[in-house]
Amino acid sequence: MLALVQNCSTPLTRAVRPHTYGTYAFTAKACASISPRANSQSQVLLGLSENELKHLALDFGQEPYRGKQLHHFLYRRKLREIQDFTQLPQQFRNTLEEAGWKVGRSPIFETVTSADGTVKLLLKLEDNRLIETVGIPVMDDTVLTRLTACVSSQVGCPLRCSFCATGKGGYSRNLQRHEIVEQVLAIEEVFKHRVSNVVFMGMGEPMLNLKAVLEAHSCLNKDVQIGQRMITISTVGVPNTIKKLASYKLQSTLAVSLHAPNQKLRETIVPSAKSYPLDALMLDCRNYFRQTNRRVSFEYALLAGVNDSVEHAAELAELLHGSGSGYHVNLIPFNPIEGTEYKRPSKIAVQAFSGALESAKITVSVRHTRGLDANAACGQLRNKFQKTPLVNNPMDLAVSC
Ligand SMILES: C[S@@+](CC[C@H](N)C(=O)[O-])C[C@H]1O[C@@H](n2cnc3c(N)ncnc32)[C@H](O)[C@@H]1O
Ligand code: SF4
Repeated sequence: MLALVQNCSTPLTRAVRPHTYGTYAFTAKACASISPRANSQSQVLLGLSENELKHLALDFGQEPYRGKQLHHFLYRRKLREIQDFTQLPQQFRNTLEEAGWKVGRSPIFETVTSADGTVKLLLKLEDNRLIETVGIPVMDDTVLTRLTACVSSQVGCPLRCSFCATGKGGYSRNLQRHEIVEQVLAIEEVFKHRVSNVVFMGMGEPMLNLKAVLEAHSCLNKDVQIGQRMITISTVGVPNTIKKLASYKLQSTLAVSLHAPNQKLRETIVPSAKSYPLDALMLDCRNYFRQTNRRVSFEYALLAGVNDSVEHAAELAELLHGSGSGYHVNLIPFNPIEGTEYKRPSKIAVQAFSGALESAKITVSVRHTRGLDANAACGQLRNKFQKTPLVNNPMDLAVSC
């Protein structure tokens, strides 16, 4: 528990941290707290807003427009080194570096491209840990019309869902704001195209790292210029966090990974469900919809012979009808991973399940698996290179805000 609390409450390598989530409630007082020279550790530019960068420039005796230039180099030009910001005076670049500032980008350790154009990247973080990021392009003939970045929020995941390669690979730590933002920039760099959509569906449980996820969300929205409605936060459910997220009234989509229509079955698939009963989860989803007016989307991984019968579909429809309106179900046929007995259901079983939901007037879509030839299931590629210890009592980990 202690490790995660420390991770969230201290900003680690940065002196510049307003006591808010990203720029959602940024205040002049918070700007005034910037004192870059006070910290001899390395500090990271990526993730800072234009306002924060202007104050940083001022603190170094520069005109505020230098902050605007920093912003341009970070988010538009996506430069990786301060010395590459050649429009800045050499002396400013040197003093920034001498004071311990750096851009905060990680090298790409591995790139795997699948036949359908999906690209999976492994980024090597400063502490040598590896995280996965996926770029999913949608083409209209030869024109790229949509580019989705599937980003990680943690190194590994402590929640150990039984069908998930990330959960099986263990857990190391939460990601910091810039480590989330840089994933989107890396995808833009590889595709030489702007990212249009971001889904927090990579490694990790975003709600266990809510503070950094919200900071990154703010940066992606305001600095990288991705619309809030184009961002989806996916969670398997962590007590008290959906309420907290609702209070921010974001225009983004909340996706809840359900995987079973009743508590008993859910506990066998999602061990963390024991500490967050389905009734409580559904109540929080209903309240989320009421408070934000944003439809909740439910993810349902279909596991052959486990949760994929038409009876399960009927039970799911009943659960959702009883929980108010505004719901959508996203079916994900299981992506096979090592170390489980689970099997991918047949196309016929998927169609029957989806048909049963539709006839019960539940809106449903089937997620076509992209990149099956590129270790499609989240966490698989990283597990090839690195595994980390398993956490004994995952739900003991404090929520990071
Ligand atoms: C990797 S999780 C990350 C976000 C969050 N922790 C969650 O569970 O919603 C994103 C989605 O991938 C799904 N997923 C993970 N492993 C899968 C697999 N082997 N096959 C199909 N879906 C999988 C999860 O069920 C979840 O809906
Ligand atoms: S599905 Fe999500 S919550 Fe479950 S182990 Fe994987 S990343 Fe963690």
